[in-house]
Amino acid sequence: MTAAATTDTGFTAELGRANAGLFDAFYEHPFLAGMRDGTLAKEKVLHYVGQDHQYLSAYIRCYGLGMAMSPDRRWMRHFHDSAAFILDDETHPHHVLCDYAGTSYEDAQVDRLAPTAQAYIDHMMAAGRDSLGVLLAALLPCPWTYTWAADRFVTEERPPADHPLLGWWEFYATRDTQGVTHKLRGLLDSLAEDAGAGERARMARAFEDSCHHEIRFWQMAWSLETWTAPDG
Ligand SMILES: Cc1ncc(CO)c(N)n1
Repeated sequence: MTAAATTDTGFTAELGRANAGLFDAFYEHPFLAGMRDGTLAKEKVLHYVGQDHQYLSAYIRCYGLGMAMSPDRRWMRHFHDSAAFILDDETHPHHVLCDYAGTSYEDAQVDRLAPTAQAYIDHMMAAGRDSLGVLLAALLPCPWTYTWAADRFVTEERPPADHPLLGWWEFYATRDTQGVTHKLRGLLDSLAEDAGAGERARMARAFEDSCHHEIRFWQMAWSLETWTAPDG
């Protein structure tokens, strides 16, 4: 299952095809493989939850940047609804992970970003000082990689009802969450149609970089990354 079929048209379909290798690397990363077979170490899961809570807060701030650049109320509605989705609904998958790890959501919180999470956030924020199109391009891999991976896993492997992380997978596979990706792709496709070649190139770069950041985010949690200097 690829992120964009060869027959799909539009700017984001091109991005999906151009970055198919990164989507696969995202799917194959040992962190996500451990989420699939339910063997992922609890400390890695908790590292992820602490960082991801902060990451999603930054993502909401990026919607605030988008709100400030919104040309009309249709766009404002989009950022408003999307921020509400993260605030109200996307805490659910974090709770699933905390239950798996046997910890409360409160206890999973951290007050310091790890280098990789910080880098991803800085990348998104910088995109928000370029243009609405570049911002959306930097924001799209976040929902797209997760909803694509969840759809693929649930469709191909049909996890059993007693899978310990089923609630996490189902959240990202559900129609509502798939709709987040769909909506964002449609908005970015329409912006790309009106953008010049230079801006489209910056959009493509911002998208690709975010795909890399997504893979690195798994690696951050997998390696329990901190700011500690190497020995020696
Ligand atoms: C780092 C990261 N990427 C994507 C998602 C999906 O929203 C998430 N929660 N965290």
